[in-house]
Amino acid sequence: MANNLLVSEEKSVSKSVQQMSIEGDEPPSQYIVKGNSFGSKDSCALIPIPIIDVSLLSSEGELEKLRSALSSAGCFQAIGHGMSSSYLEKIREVAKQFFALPEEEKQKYARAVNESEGYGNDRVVSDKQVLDWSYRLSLRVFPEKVRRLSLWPKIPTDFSEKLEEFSTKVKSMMDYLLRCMARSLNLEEGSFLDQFGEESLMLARFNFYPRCSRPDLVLGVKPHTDRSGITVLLQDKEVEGLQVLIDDNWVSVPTMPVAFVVNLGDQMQIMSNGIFKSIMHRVVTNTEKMRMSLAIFNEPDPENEIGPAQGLIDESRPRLYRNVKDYGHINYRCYQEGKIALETVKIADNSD
Ligand SMILES: O=C(O)CCC(=O)C(=O)O
Ligand SMILES: [Fe+2]
Repeated sequence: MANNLLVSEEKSVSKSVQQMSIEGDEPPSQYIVKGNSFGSKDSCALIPIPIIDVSLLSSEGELEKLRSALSSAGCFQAIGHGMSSSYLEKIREVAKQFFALPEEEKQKYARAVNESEGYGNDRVVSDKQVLDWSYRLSLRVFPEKVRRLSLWPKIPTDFSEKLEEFSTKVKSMMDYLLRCMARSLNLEEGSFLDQFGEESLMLARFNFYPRCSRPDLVLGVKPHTDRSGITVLLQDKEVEGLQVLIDDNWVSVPTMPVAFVVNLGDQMQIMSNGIFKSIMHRVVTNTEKMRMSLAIFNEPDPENEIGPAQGLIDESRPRLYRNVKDYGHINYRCYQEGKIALETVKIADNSD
């Protein structure tokens, strides 16, 4: 990518998305996705998003549904996970209470320049970057020793307690899902989970999408795949926005108040030797209502070398990816350079 400038210094934006939303501004050109129009007409309602009941994953039938969902769509809605809808509502409530605080209070947790943790807008790394119509609060949760508690909101007062408790529950569900994913491919239970290691990472990202006057021109989040192993997403209870790319169709993921959306990320595509698909997704905006979501990402310990599980490599299915360490870093560099991270770790001879 000859024309792509690598910039180490982060750029600042002149006016925040929150401010523009409140004042009903026309989005400035940096936010406009050129050559596209995101009408509801280009989202397909006919392709259903698979639904998996986590409590049934000890049965062969549900396990087969899981394998099929991850190898075709790369995502599913998880029900039967043991967390009640009133509990999930409390988590959404805490997030909304934080975002509803005066800007001055939220700025106490502002993301520092060139860092990824804290409260604020998307990191702007290039002049060519199309900006997302969103603002977020990103916090590292596990391992515990990497937490930066000075960035964890003090208001609402139960924010930290709720985040700690919720992410612990999500972590154990993720670990269970990783074991089930291995079983669904006839592998040893630990084939994926063990690659994450004792010091696996977990990041919580609270996304907030204010109303936008031009949802046809602007995205809440540009199309991307997650760099994670897997992502567990608590969607807004009623406002839709997430769309996933299935068979070249952008499919809206319906809101299901008691379900989590589980997205397969790049690192599980690597570990499954390309059998499971890291799902391309984006978020559209709307003129009527703001939307929130809470995404929890898990990642292997960056010190660990990860790679395709041995049991998934044979003559009919050669190794598709090389072993990698710290994929998060590779992913970030690729993002800056406009490259697709997964392509850079693919073994060239096997590319079809
Ligand atoms: O808000 C959403 O539904 C998705 C957010 C997302 O894709 C992300 O945070 O990586
Ligand atoms: Fe994502």
